[in-house]
Amino acid sequence: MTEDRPKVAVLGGGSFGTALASIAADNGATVRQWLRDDALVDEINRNHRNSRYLPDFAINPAVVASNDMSSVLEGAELVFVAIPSKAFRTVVRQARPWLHDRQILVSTTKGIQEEGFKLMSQILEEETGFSHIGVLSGPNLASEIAEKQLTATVIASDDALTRARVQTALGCDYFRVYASNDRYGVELGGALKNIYAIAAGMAAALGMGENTRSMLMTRALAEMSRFAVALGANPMTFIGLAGVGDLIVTCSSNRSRNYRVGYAMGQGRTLEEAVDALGQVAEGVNTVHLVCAKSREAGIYMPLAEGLYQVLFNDVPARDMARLLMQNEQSSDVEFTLSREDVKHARRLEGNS
Ligand SMILES: NC(=O)C1=CN([C@@H]2O[C@H](COP(=O)(O)OP(=O)(O)OC[C@H]3O[C@@H](n4cnc5c(N)ncnc54)[C@H](OP(=O)(O)O)[C@@H]3O)[C@@H](O)[C@H]2O)C=CC1
Ligand SMILES: O=C(CO)COP(=O)(O)O
Repeated sequence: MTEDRPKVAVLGGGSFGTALASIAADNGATVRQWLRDDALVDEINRNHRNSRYLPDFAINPAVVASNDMSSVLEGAELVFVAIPSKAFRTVVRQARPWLHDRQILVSTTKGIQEEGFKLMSQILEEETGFSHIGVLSGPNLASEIAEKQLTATVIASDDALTRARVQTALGCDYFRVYASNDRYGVELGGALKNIYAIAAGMAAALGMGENTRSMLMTRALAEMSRFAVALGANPMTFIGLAGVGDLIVTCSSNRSRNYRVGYAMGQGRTLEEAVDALGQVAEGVNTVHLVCAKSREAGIYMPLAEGLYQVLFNDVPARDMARLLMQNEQSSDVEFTLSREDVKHARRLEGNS
C-alpha cells in the first residue's frame, strides 16, 4: 500500500544523504533523493550504488534519485537537507518554490554559515518562515550506517510533531532516534566537535597516547559546552548523543573526514594537501575559523580551538602547540559545578600565602 508510506525527500547525494535515504527506505518510506550529478543519478537508479561517496554500499533499490527538484519534493512530508554548509542556503533557495508549511524540514549538516554565524536550521527558518523545523545530529558516520552498524541519533526541535515524525520515519532496528528540544545546542554540538576531531587526528598521527586522547576529548567537551552555553544552549545537551556521543566517534575514527584531515597534517601534509586528498567536505576547517572569531568577539575562553587555529592557519607546529597548551593555567575540571573564577581566586590566595 504505497499510499500509506511516508514520503521522504533527501536533498544531497553525498555520503550522509545517501545513507539517510537508504535508512528511510529500509523503514518503508517512499524516498526520493535530489542530487545535481547526472551520472550519479543514473548510477543510483540503475545499479543502486553511489560510487563517488559510498562505493561499497548497496543502496535500498526503493530510493529513487533525480536532479529535478520539483519531482523530488512533490508530495514529500519530510525533507532532509544533507548539503555542506557552504552550499546549504543556495540549495534551500533552489528548493523553496516546492516547499510548503505542512512539510517537516530537517537539517543534517554539521556546519556554520560565516555571515551572521548562522546554523543551518536558522537558514531553513529564514528561507521559509515555516514552523516544523528540526536538526538531526549524533554519532552517525555514514559509512558505518551504510553497513547497518547499530547506532542512534538525535532529532532536535521545539516542535513535538517534527520530533515524533522523524522518530517514526527513521527509527529502525539498527538506527535509534532520540528526541531533544534544544535545537541550538544539538546543532552547535555537531558543528563544534569537528574542530576537535581534527586535533585528535593530528595527535594520533604524532603518536600521542591514549591518556592524551582522553584528556583532549574531555577538555574539548568542556570547551564546546562553555561556548554553546554562552550562546544560549542547554549544558545538559552535551552529555547526550549529539554532544559527547558524536565527539567520541569523530575523535576516534579514521572514517571521520575531519579526523583524517588532522591525521594527514600530523603526518606532515599541508592543510591544502590534506583537504584535496579527502575529496569530501571536512566542515571543521571552516568551523574553527568561525568559532575562533566568535569566541574572541564574545570573550569566551577556547584554548584548544585557538591552538588548532594557529596550527592550521599560522603554521605553528602541532607539537609546539601541545606543549604550550600544557603550560596554561590549571583550572576547574567541570566548571558548571566549580567555576573557573573560584579556582583562579584560590590559586591567587595560595600564591600570596
Ligand atoms: N558523512 C557523514 O558521515 C556525516 C555527515 N554529516 C553532515 O552532512 C553534511 C553533508 O555531508 P555529506 O553527505 O557527508 O557530504 P559529502 O561531502 O559526502 O557530499 C556533499 C554533497 O553535497 C553536494 N553539493 C555540494 N555543493 C552543492 C551545491 N552547490 N549544489 C548542490 N549540491 C551540492 C555534493 O554534490 P556534488 O557531488 O555534485 O558536488 C554532494 O552530493 C555535512 O555537513 C556533514 O557534516 C552528518 C553526519 C554524518
Ligand atoms: O559527523 C560525523 C559523524 O557523526 C561525520 O564526521 P566527519 O564529517 O568528520 O566525517
